[in-house]
Amino acid sequence: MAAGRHGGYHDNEFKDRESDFELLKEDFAYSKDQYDRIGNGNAENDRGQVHHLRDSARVRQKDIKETGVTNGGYRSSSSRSDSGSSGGGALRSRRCGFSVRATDKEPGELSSESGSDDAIDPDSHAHKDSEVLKVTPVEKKRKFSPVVWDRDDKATSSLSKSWSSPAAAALPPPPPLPKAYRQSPNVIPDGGVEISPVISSKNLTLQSSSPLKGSVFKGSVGNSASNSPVELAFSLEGSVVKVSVGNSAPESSIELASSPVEEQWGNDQEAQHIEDEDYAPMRNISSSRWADGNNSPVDEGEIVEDQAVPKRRKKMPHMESLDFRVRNKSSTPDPGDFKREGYDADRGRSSESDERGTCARSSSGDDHPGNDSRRDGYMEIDDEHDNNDSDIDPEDEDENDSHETPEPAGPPQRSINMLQGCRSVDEFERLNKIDEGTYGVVYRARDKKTGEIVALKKVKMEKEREGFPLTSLREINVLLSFHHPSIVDVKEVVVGSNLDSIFMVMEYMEHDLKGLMESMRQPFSQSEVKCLMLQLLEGTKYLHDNWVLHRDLKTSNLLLNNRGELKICDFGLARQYGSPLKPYTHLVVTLWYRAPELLLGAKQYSTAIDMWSLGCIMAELLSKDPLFNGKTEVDQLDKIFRILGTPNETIWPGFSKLPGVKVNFVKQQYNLLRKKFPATSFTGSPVLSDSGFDLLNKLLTYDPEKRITAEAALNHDWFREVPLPKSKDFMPTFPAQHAQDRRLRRIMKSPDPLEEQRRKELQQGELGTGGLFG
Ligand SMILES: Nc1ncnc2c1ncn2[C@@H]1O[C@H](COP(=O)(O)OP(=O)(O)OP(=O)(O)O)[C@@H](O)[C@H]1O
Repeated sequence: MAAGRHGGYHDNEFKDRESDFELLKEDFAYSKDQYDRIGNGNAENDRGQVHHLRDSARVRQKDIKETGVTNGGYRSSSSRSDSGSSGGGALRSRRCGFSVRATDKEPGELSSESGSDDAIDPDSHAHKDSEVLKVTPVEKKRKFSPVVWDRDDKATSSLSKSWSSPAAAALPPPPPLPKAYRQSPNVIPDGGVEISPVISSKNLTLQSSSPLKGSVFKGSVGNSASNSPVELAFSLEGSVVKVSVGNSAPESSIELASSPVEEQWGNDQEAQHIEDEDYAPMRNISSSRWADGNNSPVDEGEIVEDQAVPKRRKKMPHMESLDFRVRNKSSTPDPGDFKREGYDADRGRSSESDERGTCARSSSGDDHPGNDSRRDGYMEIDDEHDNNDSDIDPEDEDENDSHETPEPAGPPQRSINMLQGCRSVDEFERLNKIDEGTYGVVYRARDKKTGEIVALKKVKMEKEREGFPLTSLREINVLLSFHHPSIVDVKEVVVGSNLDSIFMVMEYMEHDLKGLMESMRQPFSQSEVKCLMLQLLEGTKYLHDNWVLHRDLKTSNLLLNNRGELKICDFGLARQYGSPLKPYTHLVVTLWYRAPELLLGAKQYSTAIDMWSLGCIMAELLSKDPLFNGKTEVDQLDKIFRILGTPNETIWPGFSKLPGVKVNFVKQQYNLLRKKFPATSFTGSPVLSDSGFDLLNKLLTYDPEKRITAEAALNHDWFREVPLPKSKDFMPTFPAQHAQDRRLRRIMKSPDPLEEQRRKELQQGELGTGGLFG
């Protein structure tokens, strides 16, 4: 039944859909003043922290998205009770991610099984008179460390400048490392291991390429009598160092107790803040209900036993490589040109945005050629790298390029208690799986302590053999840094007992717009669309003001709760703009919402790509159907051209030079958009006033230079004319769709950018071949 399906919407609220004329724009929960207040944080401190989080990681390009629009029809379920707890309560201080519990580090971790057995020249390291056993790595690698909090680390400190998260300012200084990260006094911080106890009358010298790589080190025994090196193997078993001496040595095996891991990378004062819980035995993720992806119902009484720490832990290639990446980066600074470029571009943009805003108000869509102003802050796609199938994601490389960061327009205030380590995911009770996206599985869960219902997004690591997923790092970075009513709130990051189990704890939202619309009988009304669009624009403006492109705005990434609040989620493709981009990057934005400049292979893009997506979303909210649902990039362009007319040099200067224009597209002279959204309709077509159509037209303007900005769109007359935007309080409510397993509900799918990439990889056998036109 419709009423049931829509949670009372039809009975009570549908009649009022267009009748809320008396509601003022001020009804919205957050005003511009509030915005400004949010934006008045201290940006500087935070920045470094966020940057540490991101740049300390050795990451690889995330494996490819499998699905785009993941929403299906909803399952009716009474879960409004959840809404009360979804972000309604006072938020706890966020906890910073990735501090590692002591139990995450195993005895014997100083060496792992994945190491290299690089040849060692025993002679060169023999010290006749010394009884010191030294292991000096050739490659300096730290033990696994997803986040390098050490502020003195030159690599990270220089890199930290390149991250311009505005929120970074509010973050406190780096937390002390939990004991898991501390090193023995005998462990040289940058990777060398020095073990000094006397172990025999022989002089021993050991060398390894890396203590991280390889539990067995080769070395030599300088026999005082013969001084002939003897083959020697050295391994760390738990807290015991085992030394096996080769054939001729009298001691075939020497056991040497190594010092427990005590010293922190940070300073001693910070170490005092380490909580005891860092030493608590960790539950084993593999035995907890979070370990697998199944959706078995939760047994309330189920107790996950604490498990003794296994003697030898699984190696942690992700974390190992994370830190290695940072170190590599430090040796390749190339900030010069980039710094200037980014800075100038950024500066230019601010002054220009006003200009565009004014222009936008007086112009309509593509009918206004001649705007010569250049949109700054564009991303540059470096063709030279298009065929570079390197291990290192070029985007990630960019991020580590130090460059002057623009002054954020509105640094959010953030309260993060970084002195606390990550909690265990076992402090949450799993209720059901919400959805499984490309980057992670999203669960509905209850905080056992507070009873709060949250969404837990588990970072998918299965395919990540050599690094923490870049997409997840980006998402965690952005979401931990940003705080805005229209951006989903990440409260903290929790970990499983394996460091490759990482969860983002988010406020729970009952719906996403995609799934919701698929379940609705009729589309949102104009006043409701205005309410949603205003919130969406506020969130987008906030991102753009803070130099972040979302790059994957689509209805399934817009969450809605039963308080009428819309929040943008899924920041896996988000990134700072104003920096050059390299391969893959035109494969951003799910196909249906992808801007024509991306589809046509433009080498530069900026905030306008998100604005195009907003145009597609606005149309979809009004009609309940995706506006351009192409199956391939060519089909997508074809669909766009058939509705909006084929662009030309007049309405889009530079169009004819775009690589994709070579393709023989349909020649369609007229813009037929108005037919889809008439002012009045007797056929059930979604109606849109002149003013509303003007906004839609400006969002779907071909020329990205002329496309309306979020700021200008927020000031558009459409939001001031009747029907006025519905207040969030009066937005219809719906049965929570996320209380059910959403896998059953996937109905419509938009080709996903990373899915495309995977397909192309399969077809072409290599990455980064330039998308449609590469
Ligand atoms: N905080 C949340 N509350 C409720 N549901 C959520 C929340 N975050 C995400 N979801 C649901 O999970 C889905 C997938 O989340 P998300 O898009 O973040 O994951 P993803 O792996 O990046 O997915 P995709 O492959 O679609 O990009 C969303 O479409 C939404 O339905």
